[in-house]
Amino acid sequence: MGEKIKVVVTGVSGRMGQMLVETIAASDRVVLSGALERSGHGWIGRDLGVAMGGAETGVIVSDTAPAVFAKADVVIDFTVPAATIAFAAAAAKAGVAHVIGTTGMTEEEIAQLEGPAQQTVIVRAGNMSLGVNLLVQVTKRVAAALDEDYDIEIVEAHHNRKVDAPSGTALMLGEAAAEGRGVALEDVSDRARDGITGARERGRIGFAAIRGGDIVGEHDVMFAALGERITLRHVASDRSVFARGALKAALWTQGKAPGAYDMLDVLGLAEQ
Ligand SMILES: NC(=O)c1ccc[n+]([C@@H]2O[C@H](COP(=O)([O-])OP(=O)(O)OC[C@H]3O[C@@H](n4cnc5c(N)ncnc54)[C@H](O)[C@@H]3O)[C@@H](O)[C@H]2O)c1
Ligand SMILES: O=C(O)C1=N[C@H](C(=O)O)CCC1
Repeated sequence: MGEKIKVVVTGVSGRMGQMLVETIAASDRVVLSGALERSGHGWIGRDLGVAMGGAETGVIVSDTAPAVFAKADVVIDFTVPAATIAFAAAAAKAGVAHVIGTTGMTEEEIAQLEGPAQQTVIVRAGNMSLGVNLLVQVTKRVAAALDEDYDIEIVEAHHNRKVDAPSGTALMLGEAAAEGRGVALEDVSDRARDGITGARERGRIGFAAIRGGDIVGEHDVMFAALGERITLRHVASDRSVFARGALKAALWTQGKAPGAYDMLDVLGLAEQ
């Protein structure tokens, strides 16, 4: 086996950050070469293993991306939009690939990744699991097969610490449904309903978000018509499914040409 791929994890104290550290430790193909947290965080300057409550790892948590990226092959980033944009610029400058799981980015923020993607490989997906990416393709096909007699509603549920809605996954599924129907999601999207909303408009794609407890991530795509309803469902019961997907993406980036990619590219599910 060749040399191990050197991976940096950003937001390392977060739910996904810690899950990624564990997933990397269990892999024989990658090694953790650096760990980043936001300036002022209590873990800065500490050994990561000790900060996580275990044995020393020799990786010191830093808040200085350029120095950490200089010694890496790929960055795995599940943080917040502003941090992700800054990491994209730093990763492009350092010539390291960037795997982005961060959700809640605006269209303007996503556009800011275009420059960096000309210089390095960026893989970005609102959900890194194989199951959800398969569901994206199935949703597109079902939406293409059914007409507007079938109302499309996307219902998502997540833990009570999640800060963005609809979830990145719900938006991926909405995009897929809209694409299947041959419409633009921004033209048909109903993001919130409250009060006297009037009857549902034909052809819209509705979103509803539930937040509670420790729900890892659940998504239903409902096609509801007179007399019948089809529901496509994905349930994530463990965050490791996202971390394994991110690691797969990190390995996939090596040797690829600069550009903006998603998990459908990584998993070989993209339609030609
Ligand atoms: N794409 C996927 O498969 C997937 C899966 C799970 C979560 N997510 C997304 O990943 C993101 C993180 O989720 P989480 O549950 O781990 O959140 P979290 O709040 O537990 O972790 C985020 C971490 O980022 C850190 N951070 C913030 N600013 C930073 C900066 N400037 N530099 C370095 N670190 C910084 C925070 O301190 C925190 O530790 C969210 O957007 C979430 O929706 C995506
Ligand atoms: O826990 C989260 O936050 C998740 N975010 C992603 C999303 O917004 O879809 C993926 C599921 C978990």
